[in-house]
Amino acid sequence: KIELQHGAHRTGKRTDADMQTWRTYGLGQFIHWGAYSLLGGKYNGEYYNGAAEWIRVWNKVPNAVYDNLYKQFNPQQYNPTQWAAMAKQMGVKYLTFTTKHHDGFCLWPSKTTSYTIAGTPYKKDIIKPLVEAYTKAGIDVYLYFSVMDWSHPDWRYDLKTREDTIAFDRFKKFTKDQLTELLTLYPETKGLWFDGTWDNSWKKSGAFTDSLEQYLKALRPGLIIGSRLRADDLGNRHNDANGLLMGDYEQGWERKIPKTYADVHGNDWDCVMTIPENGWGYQEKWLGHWKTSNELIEMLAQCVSLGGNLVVNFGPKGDGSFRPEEMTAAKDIGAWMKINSNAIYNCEYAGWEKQDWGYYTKRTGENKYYMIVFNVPVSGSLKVQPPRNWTVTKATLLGDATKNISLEKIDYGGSFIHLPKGFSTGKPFVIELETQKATGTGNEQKAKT
Ligand SMILES: C[C@@H]1N[C@@H](C(=O)NCc2ccccc2)[C@H](O)[C@@H]1O
Repeated sequence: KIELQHGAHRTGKRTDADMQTWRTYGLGQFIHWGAYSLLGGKYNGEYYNGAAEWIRVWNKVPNAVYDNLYKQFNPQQYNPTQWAAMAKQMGVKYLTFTTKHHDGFCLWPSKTTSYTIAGTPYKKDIIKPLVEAYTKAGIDVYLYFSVMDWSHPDWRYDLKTREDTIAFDRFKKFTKDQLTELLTLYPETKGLWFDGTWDNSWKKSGAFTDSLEQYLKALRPGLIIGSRLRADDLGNRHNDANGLLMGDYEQGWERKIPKTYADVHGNDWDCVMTIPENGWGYQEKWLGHWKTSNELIEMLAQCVSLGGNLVVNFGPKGDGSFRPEEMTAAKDIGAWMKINSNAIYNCEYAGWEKQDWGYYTKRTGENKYYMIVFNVPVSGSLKVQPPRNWTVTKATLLGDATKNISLEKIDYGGSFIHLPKGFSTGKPFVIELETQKATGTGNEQKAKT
């Protein structure tokens, strides 16, 4: 064990009520919105392959042009009530929203810089009405905040000279002041989602990241902060030098999903996912493959089956409207959740032997299991193999209880679930399983008689 002043201060999961709620979410929405949304990944008629919110660094947009884009930010179609209604219909339980991305443009009227929404034709605070609309719709709000800030003269990628350190100390104070504003202005928010913390300057600031996290949690008891904020004494991020997670949940799953439960290391975690291959801000032309609604539903099932949440990203246009592909995804996922959300909300890792037909989830605190089925075998029979001494006592198809599926017991408490001939819904479906522990191995009976 390596002695650390600024490593993890907790082993194991957080067990308080706020974190227990976070664990029940299953499905979240990410929204990336900012100055980059005005360009949509295009400049002078040319598209750029990289993520649209990084267009400023593709060196094709002069900094002076990019850094003045905000003077055109005037989203007349911005309607946070409508945004919240779309999210509600989709079935999301939490929202993560970009208050400031790497470019430094603040969507709240910060007093720490002039590069804010107050300096735009729109003028008004974007975040307050959004927090109010989502909170009213019963969706918890988390605030995304990029530490890296390309617009700030004191930002440093590394600390090589004394001047670097003096400048970066000013930058740290600026960062703390901005975060204090966010927690003070938006007290209903539940957590902070940090990004842009991978550079050496931050890795060398372990002590500051530790004191900052403690300061923020003192300011807002119960605040939820993932593993992207901290660095330990030696510059390790996410896990400290002893392999312990620094943060309330593992925040490394960006556009990737753990393969097995072992990959999760007993942590809480969520996966943030783009609908196109890459790109978080509005991109006029989606390059490559966009995930279909069924692919997104399968990612949701995968995440919840391994004890995590899936957060699907939306990139509204500069005018505040959503592109049709994103509205379709929200509608399709919402329609699926309307029938099957019992397999997603309040669910956790089941620990049963995975089968080819799909994923298991388990209802927290109950002996109720769910089969989320994506692949029906040619036999039309789905094998279920609970752990020894457990048997399946009932199987019900969610949403269509009329479809008579039959349960056949096989060896060691296993079962086959036979689907009706020619059964197909053309989309993933869920079977709810009731289970009970076998009373004994049967030897007791022999002894009694
Ligand atoms: C949530 C996303 N994070 C930003 C990003 O730069 N990701 C790329 C990245 C991911 C992991 C380590 C370094 C860099 C993207 O712009 C999005 O905001």
